Amino acid sequence: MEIGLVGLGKMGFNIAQNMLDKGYKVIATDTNADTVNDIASKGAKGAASLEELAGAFTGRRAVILLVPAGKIVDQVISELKTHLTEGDIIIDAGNSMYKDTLRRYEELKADGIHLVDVGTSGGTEGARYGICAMMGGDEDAVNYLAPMYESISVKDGFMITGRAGSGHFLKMVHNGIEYGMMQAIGEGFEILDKSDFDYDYEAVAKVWNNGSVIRSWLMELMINAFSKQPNLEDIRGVMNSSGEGIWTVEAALDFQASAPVIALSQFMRFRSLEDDTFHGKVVAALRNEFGGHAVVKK
Ligand SMILES: O=C(O)[C@H](O)[C@@H](O)[C@H](O)[C@H](O)COP(=O)(O)O
Repeated sequence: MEIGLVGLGKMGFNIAQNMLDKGYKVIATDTNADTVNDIASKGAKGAASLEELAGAFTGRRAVILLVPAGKIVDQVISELKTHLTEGDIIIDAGNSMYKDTLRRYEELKADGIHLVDVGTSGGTEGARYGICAMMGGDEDAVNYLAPMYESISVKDGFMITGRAGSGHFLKMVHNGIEYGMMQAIGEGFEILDKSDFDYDYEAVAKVWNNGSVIRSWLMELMINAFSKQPNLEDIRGVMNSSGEGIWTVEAALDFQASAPVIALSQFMRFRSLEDDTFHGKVVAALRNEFGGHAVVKK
């Protein structure tokens, strides 16, 4: 089976290697010619453009996109589709917003091209040795891709989720859960850190990861992080976010689902980007006005 890949970043490069390991013919392109040469040296066919990539197939074209969510996905699709024919498949394996996916699905359907959405999880290590994949789309296209995707996923880490959009929707909710879990872990360590007890955080993460209710991959990653820096002394508590948490909260609002933990974990990410806040000033000023409570001056 031939499989195209657009985007050889951290995830794309590793997924390409994973597919090569499983014996698939990978045709790959990226705007960075060096990474194209790198993957070609590992056995893929490098392509200098989307046209060259599409032209290198001998049969049905299935092309995975692993490019940043948003406008770039639209740009790649609008060029790529001019080189595809009816029945071909575009697989958006990035973290696209599911409503964008539904729109793109309809647009491509008009040209007879299938859009399959795959929520891809497991980080860069997973991409290389076994991902978790959540795939939505037309039955014919999904069935064509399923054996390949199953082979690059961990055991039981591949799911056909239903109609188009359902893969990205499921991945979005997964990320919302991820936000909440990470926030709870962070808060737990914050309480330990503020307490009068003197804990070795690596040892704490280790004991919690063995037999406890909260054992998990995230806790395993905490052990790794604390083993490198016992108090995370070189890291500032700035928690960036790529948008999936916001979309999960928007979906909760759309469907009137109660999701306070996920919502608050997204707000905490915003809060972490600011050294001081206007709302903090407002509350401090109000306390001062009604109760004469001291304010902390700049
Ligand atoms: O399942 C995964 O492998 C992760 O969820 C991953 O896809 C995540 O989207 C990024 O690591 C950044 O996420 P944020 O920038 O939103 O924290």
